[in-house]
Amino acid sequence: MPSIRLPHDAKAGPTKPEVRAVTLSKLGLTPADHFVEVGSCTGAVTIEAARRAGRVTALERKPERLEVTRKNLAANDVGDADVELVAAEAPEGLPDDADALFLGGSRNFEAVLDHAVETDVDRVVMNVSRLEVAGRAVEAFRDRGILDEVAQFQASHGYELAGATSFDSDNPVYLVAGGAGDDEGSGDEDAEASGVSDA
Ligand SMILES: C[S@@+](CC[C@H](N)C(=O)[O-])C[C@H]1O[C@@H](n2cnc3c(N)ncnc32)[C@H](O)[C@@H]1O
Repeated sequence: MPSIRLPHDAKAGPTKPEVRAVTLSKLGLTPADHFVEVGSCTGAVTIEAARRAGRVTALERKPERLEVTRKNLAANDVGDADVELVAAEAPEGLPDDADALFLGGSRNFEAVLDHAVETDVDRVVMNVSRLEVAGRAVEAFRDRGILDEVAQFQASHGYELAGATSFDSDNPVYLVAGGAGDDEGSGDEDAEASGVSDA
């Protein structure tokens, strides 16, 4: 059973349920958190985050996709009072008091990470599907001393084939995670411990 409904579609989304589950577990959202999403698109992550975080701000650079976010939020009984929708291309429009930041869109991601460092965002997670962007993202997190973890994962879905079960696989996703607000949880030593050292 899907945990959310997405009756309205947009070209670039949605983030798949299995990827959302891992992403949200890394973000560790609580009612005390202000969660900010860059690139809300279908709103799939926004909806799940709104069920966990006390405050949610969702940015989307394409107005028609922000409208899809708005409609899917409404379809899941998430109202305007629960989520602030911002039509902007980050870093423009980013608030200064986020506790957790998710980059589902990668435009200007270095500047978005600079803002996260400047404003001490406690948890930062970025999802990337393209290999070259993933490499640049890992370097950008490491250069800013906020890299804790890199994971690559891929879900496969079973379907019936000749009375047995075969699988269709989704595209692999790279997840880059860290945090600017916690000195103990970032930096090269922790990166090495997480198995992401260059050595
Ligand atoms: C892969 S989609 C995100 C999918 C979304 N998490 C979902 O579940 O539907 C990336 C989205 O990020 C948006 N985007 C990319 N860079 C952005 C930026 N710097 N600021 C705001 N939106 C951005 C794109 O327009 C696109 O809609």
